[in-house]
Amino acid sequence: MRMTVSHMRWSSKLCSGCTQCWKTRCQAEFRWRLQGNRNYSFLQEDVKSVRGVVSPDISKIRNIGIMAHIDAGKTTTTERMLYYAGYTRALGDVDDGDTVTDFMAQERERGITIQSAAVTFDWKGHRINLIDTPGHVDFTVEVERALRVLDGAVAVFDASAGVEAQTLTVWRQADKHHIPRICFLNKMDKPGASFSYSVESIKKKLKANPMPLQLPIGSGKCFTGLVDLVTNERLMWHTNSRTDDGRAFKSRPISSTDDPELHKEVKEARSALIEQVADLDDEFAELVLGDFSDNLDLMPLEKLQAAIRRVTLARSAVPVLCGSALKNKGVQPLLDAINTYLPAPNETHHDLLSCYKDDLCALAFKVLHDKQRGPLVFVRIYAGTMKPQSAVYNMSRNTMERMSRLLLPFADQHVEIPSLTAGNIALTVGLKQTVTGDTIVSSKSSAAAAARRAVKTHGKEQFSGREQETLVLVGVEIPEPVFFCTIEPPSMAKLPDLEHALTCLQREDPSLKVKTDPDSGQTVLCGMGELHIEIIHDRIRREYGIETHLGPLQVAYRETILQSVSTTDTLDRSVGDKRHLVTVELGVSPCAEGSSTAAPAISFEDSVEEQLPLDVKEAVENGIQSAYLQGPLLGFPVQDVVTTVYSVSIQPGTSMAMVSACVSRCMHKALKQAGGQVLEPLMSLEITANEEHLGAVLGDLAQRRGCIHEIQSRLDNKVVMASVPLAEMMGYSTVLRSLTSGTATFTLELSSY
Ligand SMILES: Nc1nc2c(ncn2[C@@H]2O[C@H](COP(=O)(O)OP(=O)(O)OP(=O)(O)O)[C@@H](O)[C@H]2O)c(=O)[nH]1
Repeated sequence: MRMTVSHMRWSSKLCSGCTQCWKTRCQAEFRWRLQGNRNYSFLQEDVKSVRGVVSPDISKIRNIGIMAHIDAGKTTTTERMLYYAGYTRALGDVDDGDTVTDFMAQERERGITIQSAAVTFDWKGHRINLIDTPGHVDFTVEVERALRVLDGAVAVFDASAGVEAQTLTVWRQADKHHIPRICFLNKMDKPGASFSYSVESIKKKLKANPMPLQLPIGSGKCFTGLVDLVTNERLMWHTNSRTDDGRAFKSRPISSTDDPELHKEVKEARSALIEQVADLDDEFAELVLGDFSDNLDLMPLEKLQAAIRRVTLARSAVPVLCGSALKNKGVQPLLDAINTYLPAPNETHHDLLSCYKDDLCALAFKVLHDKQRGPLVFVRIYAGTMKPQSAVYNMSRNTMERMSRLLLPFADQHVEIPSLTAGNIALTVGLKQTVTGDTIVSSKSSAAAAARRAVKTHGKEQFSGREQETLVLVGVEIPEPVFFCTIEPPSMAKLPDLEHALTCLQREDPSLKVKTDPDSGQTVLCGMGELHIEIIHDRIRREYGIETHLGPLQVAYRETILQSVSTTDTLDRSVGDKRHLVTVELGVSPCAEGSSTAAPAISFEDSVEEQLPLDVKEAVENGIQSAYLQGPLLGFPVQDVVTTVYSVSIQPGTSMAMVSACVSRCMHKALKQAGGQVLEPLMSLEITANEEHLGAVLGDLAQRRGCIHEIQSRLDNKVVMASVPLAEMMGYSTVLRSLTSGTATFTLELSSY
């Protein structure tokens, strides 16, 4: 059991034996105490009560992510949710470093989320599986992984800033996965917070259709509550939030005795909401124009809620709510909205799943390493039931694995369960080979049965002999790293330990790549940014006890070509008494302008495509792909190049490895002849600074080969949008801090090469 300083500190806040403590972070403390007393009975009783609620009805499950720009308040909002749902006994605070979901030491020290954490809790008869994702761009892959398995999301905004750079990125990611959302305008207590400004920025910058379901009462220091436009009620919290936990609040219907200005504002906003919903939903429009046209106030609450739900699920508009997580206001209505408006797992359409019927089908979306239990794999179950002590088949790796235990995740605490059904998120122990993005089913024969059903339903032509691969759930897109540096152990004796640590960390974090420099033989770490590499370095020290030395951080360049070239190559080799003979002819050409692609673009001449057997085609593709990995100039990956295969002739008996080797050699020759060019990563940079420091920031950007695209005003601040070569951005956070006395913030994201 892990005991941290924070765990120790919580002890003062513990109750001495309430039945809810199994759910809380106090559980760790509790178990520790009980084990100290050699008395396990209380804990076991508690765990039994969890079993009773293990598999809720699928319509009552909400798999939800919390996503936003860095520091918008995701973790604070999650903490409040856990507290109001009765799963923690004290309010965790990011600034005190005692939150449940940010449980890594680095997260608590830095006050940022690095890994997405899954927590499970119940709210008003619904099971909420919630994932708190990081806001920092270096950890984008965590957001991507989470979004892949979510059915809905809450986008949290800082109401004093509206839409910020990283909000745009996560919003686009959620769009890509067709995820219905709710917006939560947090920090309404901050000076400068503006509900209308934030709603407007959602409309303008995200090109979304915001649907305000609430109005704030006051803002900044005077933010005291909100009006629920759907129920037409006024919700008021205690003004002294320092002593009040916000659990209790008063609600009463809006009436003519209220402040006339507020009354008028609410009336107008509610009419606008009804009109907006009617415009987007025909069924509701009929009610508005028919039965209730005389008096919209008589519209039944359920009808309005059902229409808002349909509109949200269709993603034709996004409900907007507001509050202040830190000051304990507005979080319970947000939880209600998650239950009411976001989809259950059976309301999101997954084409493939009908092929599995009641057989197990799950997607592994995250791996954690636990010193005692080995790899812990987070899975989302899409069909069937998962049980511990059973063998499962990993379709993506074509291997059988044995799962020993099944757990329900509660941040860093896990509760053992006997089985879990479709729609849920679980944590498995025992899967040793599974990595992020793998599809898990019950057996090889169930995979084959699903493939047969798929062919029957969709027709054979859809699958072209690759039925099984097509039935693999779409995995997680991993971006290419932009930074790299060498890493050295303190002595050669520690090298195996370092290799083990890096293997474990890579399984946890697919955006971390490790390779060996072919010239120096040194180990090279490739990551998404300075912070990413710094955190990995720190984790190797803390979690694996190895003091490593990092070389200087370098930029991962790319290579491309300038002209089109065709060439041919023959490989004729005898191995033993077997002769391998291959001749290949291919051409490379630069991508058309505007169609830049990092993935290798490969095409075959029509006649070749028809004649080549599947295994030869795969061998040719492998050869081309391996040539793309190391360009001829400096050995960086090649991109923006299209390869066309004109002919392949093979003597019978030639191995596929020889075919790949010949193709790869021919590619190298072609790329060399085509005249290479090194590409450097260009970053989009967004800096928020006050007017006083703007001149210094712009002057510094000019020296860094920066190109300024736009300067916007955001309330009292200026927002500079620019693009800058990554090589010029090393250590920028320190420079910006000193230029602006620590008042400015920035986000950096790969734009292009
Ligand atoms: N004034 C005010 N501050 C808040 C509120 N919610 C959060 N904060 C503060 O904002 C800072 C960031 O809060 P977090 O909850 O860590 O934000 P986050 O979005 O999880 O941050 P990352 O995970 O690092 O992206 C902390 O200092 C919080 O105390 C709020 O409602 N009002």
